[in-house]
Amino acid sequence: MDLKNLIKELEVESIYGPIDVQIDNIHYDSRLIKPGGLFICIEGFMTDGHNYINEAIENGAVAIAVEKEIHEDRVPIIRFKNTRRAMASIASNFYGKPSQLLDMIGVTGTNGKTSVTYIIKSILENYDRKTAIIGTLATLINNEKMYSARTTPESLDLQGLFRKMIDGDVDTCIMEVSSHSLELNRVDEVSFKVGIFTNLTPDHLDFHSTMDNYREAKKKLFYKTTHCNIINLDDEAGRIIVKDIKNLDTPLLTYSINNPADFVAENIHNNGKELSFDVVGPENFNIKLTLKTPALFAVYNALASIACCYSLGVPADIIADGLNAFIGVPGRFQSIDGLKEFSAVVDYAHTPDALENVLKAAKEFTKNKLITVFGCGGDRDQTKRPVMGEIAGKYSDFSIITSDNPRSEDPYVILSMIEEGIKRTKGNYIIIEDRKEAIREAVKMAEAGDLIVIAGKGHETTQIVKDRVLVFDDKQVVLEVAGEEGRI
Ligand SMILES: CC(=O)N[C@H]1[C@@H](OP(=O)(O)OP(=O)(O)OC[C@H]2O[C@@H](n3ccc(=O)[nH]c3=O)[C@H](O)[C@@H]2O)O[C@H](CO)[C@@H](O)[C@@H]1O[C@H](C)C(=O)N[C@@H](C)C(=O)N[C@H](CCC(=O)O)C(=O)O
Ligand SMILES: Nc1ncnc2c1ncn2[C@@H]1O[C@H](COP(=O)(O)OP(=O)(O)OP(=O)(O)O)[C@@H](O)[C@H]1O
Ligand SMILES: N[C@H](CCC[C@H](N)C(=O)O)C(=O)O
Ligand SMILES: [Mg+2]
Repeated sequence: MDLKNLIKELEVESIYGPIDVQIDNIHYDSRLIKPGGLFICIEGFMTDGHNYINEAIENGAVAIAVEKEIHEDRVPIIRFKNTRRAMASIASNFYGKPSQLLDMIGVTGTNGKTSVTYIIKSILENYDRKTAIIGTLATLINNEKMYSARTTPESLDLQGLFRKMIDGDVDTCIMEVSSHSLELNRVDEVSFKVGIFTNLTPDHLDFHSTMDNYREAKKKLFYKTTHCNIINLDDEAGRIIVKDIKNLDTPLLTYSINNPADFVAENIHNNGKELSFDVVGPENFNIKLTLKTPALFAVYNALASIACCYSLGVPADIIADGLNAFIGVPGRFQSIDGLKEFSAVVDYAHTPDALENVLKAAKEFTKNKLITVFGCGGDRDQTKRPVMGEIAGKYSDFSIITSDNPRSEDPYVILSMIEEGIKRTKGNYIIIEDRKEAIREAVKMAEAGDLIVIAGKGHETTQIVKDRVLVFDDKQVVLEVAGEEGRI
């Protein structure tokens, strides 16, 4: 595509050089540029894309997009106020505005995004929709699974994925919209049909600084929607968002267990293994559900998904069938089969709220002692560490604090921050930095009727230590050590 056409609707600060050049590839990483490429310079948190212009030109860049004053006469330079913002528009133009051709469903909130996207997918697929998913686990387009380092990819990658969906005849894209993505312009130029809010609890405060900023970032999704916004009324931030968006033209559907709302769950029964309840909604909507999990938050994820599918015109019986058949998401309250006498659950709880909910549900489910194995990620919000320690100490009979992706940090510093919190409780604990040995210790100490909860990594298959990415899968490791210890 011609550079002139790519940028024709964009606000430009300045242009140096002729812009009637053909652009064959676009990248924000100089290392990926190929001949005929447009290199977009992004000022990052670790380094600055403007430092790699030489390398991009050596690799074949024929034009550079910048947001700083750059003097360069080898190739045309286009300066924008904000290159992340510009990248979203350029990418959308380059791929033919693909999101306009899809029914886009965006899910935001601290916890539950992945779960809700998979529930919606399972319902819509019984309704002749051809769906794709973008989120933490992977991007799924038809039978192809693509892994991404982030829950919500950069705008350039995202628009490329939408194009792939259109080419694969997908009609509906269900995606997780992280607060980072809303703040860093990754979903600019994406027109969402439906926006869903799950909940807001402390996380990512290293990035957003305050809970108010974090909420405001999430709120941006609901100004990008055309068909329906769906909000959890049992969540304080949800109630604030509802007030703030009340004058928008986009219709609103609310859901709740404890407050009057459009969709309400009633008669909830938890037998420690399954949850059964009724969902009552507009136009005599009334379905009975049984979910194969004891975790109460699953009711909220079901309600959000129901409201979404209802807004898309899916009949109540199809919604109920989809939910009753839903087998869960890998690494979300996933029971490990085949263990002798004791049980184990692997869960992705990596925030204080998620850990508390999971341990509460686990307590319902445990016949004897609850043993928790968990840690906190390095290079991530440090404030959650002592809080998660305190929660583990409060609910568990025994906790084993261990590493969860220490990344560039000293693992023992992270562990001691968690320990600060657990020390405030009466909870018994030990620290075993090596995650495999921590799981082994839990398996060794487990007696008949005990439940081990291994939290924080869920579906993940790696452990990131400094710049090494080691193979590590909680689900496999627990079975492996149980085998070695004669507990299978
Ligand atoms: C805080 C954050 O989101 N950072 C993202 C941001 O990094 P950054 O701006 O700091 O980039 P940088 O590394 O400083 O580099 C600046 C620029 O120079 C370029 N570069 C760099 C080196 C080189 O040789 N040549 C070159 O061109 C880079 O490609 C980049 O465009 O932009 C990078 C690429 O554009 C992202 O990879 C990076 O995500 C990092 C890996 C990350 O961990 N992000 C997490 C926190 C995140 O986004 N999480 C959310 C929420 C998760 C959830 O709760 O679900 C998510 O959506 O995943
Ligand atoms: N509605 C919910 N409310 C509170 N906690 C939840 C909810 N749904 C799931 N959880 C907990 O949060 C964990 C993560 O769930 P899920 O992966 O669905 O969330 P997410 O929002 O996609 O997370 P991420 O931000 O990492 O992408 C689960 O393993 C579970 O412990
Ligand atoms: N999307 C979350 C995942 C955290 C998972 C946990 N295992 C960790 O590494 O901290 C994040 O990037 O903060
Ligand atoms: Mg997710």
